[in-house]
Amino acid sequence: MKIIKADNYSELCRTAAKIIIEKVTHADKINLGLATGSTPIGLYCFLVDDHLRNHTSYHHVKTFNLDEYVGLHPVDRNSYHYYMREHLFHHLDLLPENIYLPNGISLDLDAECEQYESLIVNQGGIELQLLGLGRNGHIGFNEPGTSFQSKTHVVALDNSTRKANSRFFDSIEQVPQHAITMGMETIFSSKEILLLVSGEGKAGALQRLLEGEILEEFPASILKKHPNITVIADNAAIGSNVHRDGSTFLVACDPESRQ
Ligand SMILES: N[C@@H]1[C@@H](O)[C@H](O)[C@@H](COP(=O)(O)O)O[C@@H]1O
Repeated sequence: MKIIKADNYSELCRTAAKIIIEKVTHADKINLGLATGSTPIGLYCFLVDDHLRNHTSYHHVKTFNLDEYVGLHPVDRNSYHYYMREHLFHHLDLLPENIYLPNGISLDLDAECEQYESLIVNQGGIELQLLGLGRNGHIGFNEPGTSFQSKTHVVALDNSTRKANSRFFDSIEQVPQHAITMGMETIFSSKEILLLVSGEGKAGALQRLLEGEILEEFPASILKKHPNITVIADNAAIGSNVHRDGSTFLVACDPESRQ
């Protein structure tokens, strides 16, 4: 596990953007796994900005989102379809047929999950999966206790997750009770993972990830076993808690990424 320490949120986003842009620029075709939440918003801004300035093309990119709320229509302002359109898709030259998210309003959610899982496999798997970190260690919407062998599935959201995400809704009652999420195994199967952790509120979760045991009670812990994972964390999230150990080393951001 490689950890890149960023001075602040902006630097974190710039560093992540640089990694993604490099991959997109050098690949003939590439499948990106994308995430929602507050953390990637700045990164998406950098990608859009780069697309406008440098004309980085996304014609050859396919995107697969981690999750979607059950019951929210794609045009609902709180759906992840809407979020992705607003923050990213609408601003890039991605081909609409290359954009995939789970369908949270499917009449057969189990079939939807199976199809989404097969879709990812049939499209050759995910090259680079972007992740945020829930305060309880969730990744995607895989809540504590989710099997490390899980594939795309429907989850009942933790109250703490609904509370955390209620900031995007008018009230907590409006936050859906369920979501579709890529499973732990789906995520782990990505060739490369980029985990973004920002803010003081995530310091506890980051510390547990780096120093705690690998347990299903803390889903993100399995990422320590992934052969190609980079964590980009800002100072606020790192705090004074991170120690070096055999598998973890802290590196400063590439100075070029500050430009
Ligand atoms: N389903 C999303 C996750 O994919 C995200 O990583 C997490 C953290 O969000 P934030 O970045 O807003 O802290 O929240 C949500 O629950």
